[in-house]
Amino acid sequence: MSETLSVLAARSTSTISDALDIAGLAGAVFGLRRMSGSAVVVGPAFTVMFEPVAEGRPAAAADYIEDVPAGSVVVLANEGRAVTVWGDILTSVALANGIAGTVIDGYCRDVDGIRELGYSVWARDAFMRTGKNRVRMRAVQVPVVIGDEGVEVRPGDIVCADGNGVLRVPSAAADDIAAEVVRIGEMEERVLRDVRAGLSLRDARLAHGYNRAALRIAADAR
Ligand SMILES: O=C([O-])CC(=O)C(=O)O
Ligand SMILES: [Mg+2]
Repeated sequence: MSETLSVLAARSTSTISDALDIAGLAGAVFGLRRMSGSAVVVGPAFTVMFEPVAEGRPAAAADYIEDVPAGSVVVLANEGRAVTVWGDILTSVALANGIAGTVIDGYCRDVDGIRELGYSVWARDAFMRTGKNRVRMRAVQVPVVIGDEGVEVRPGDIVCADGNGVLRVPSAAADDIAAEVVRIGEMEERVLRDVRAGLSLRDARLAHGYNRAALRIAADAR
């Protein structure tokens, strides 16, 4: 894992989201939640775009999983359709191939088995009706849009996900965001240390610029 990815993986998506705010970048993916696993997942996106097929027209299950590099996060753009595009079989291959996790704008099934395997999946929810013969793979490694607010994920963008949910860091901004993440994380550690030592939260926030944190770049730029 690169230094930048390690830095992002060491802090929560809360901190990374604040860093995106400071940079004026969108990236928080609204509407997806953790379905399984407990790992913090950070890795480059491998994107898969789905499209519906006409009823009664056969369509093979999407065939891409063996092309996904180890360490990637699979991002399945199924526009929230109420059919599944991930389950325990894909999970077993993903685990064998060292894939970091899976993010679905849609649904996954076999969730009890996936939980037993400890693999990390984020989705709208669990459901059981398969996408086989209902949707088909339209393209891989193309820009996709996921979540209720429409976050674009390009192949190679950094996807970060934990118990809070999923966000995307544009690959070109990843180093700057990682530096900001370190700064915010250290500031919050100082606030926590002081309140644990008995300082009021008001004074600890003032002392460490908690409320000004998001304004720093704007102020510096003046
Ligand atoms: O049809 C699906 O959603 C995929 C599936 O069950 C699996 O990979 O086990
Ligand atoms: Mg299955």
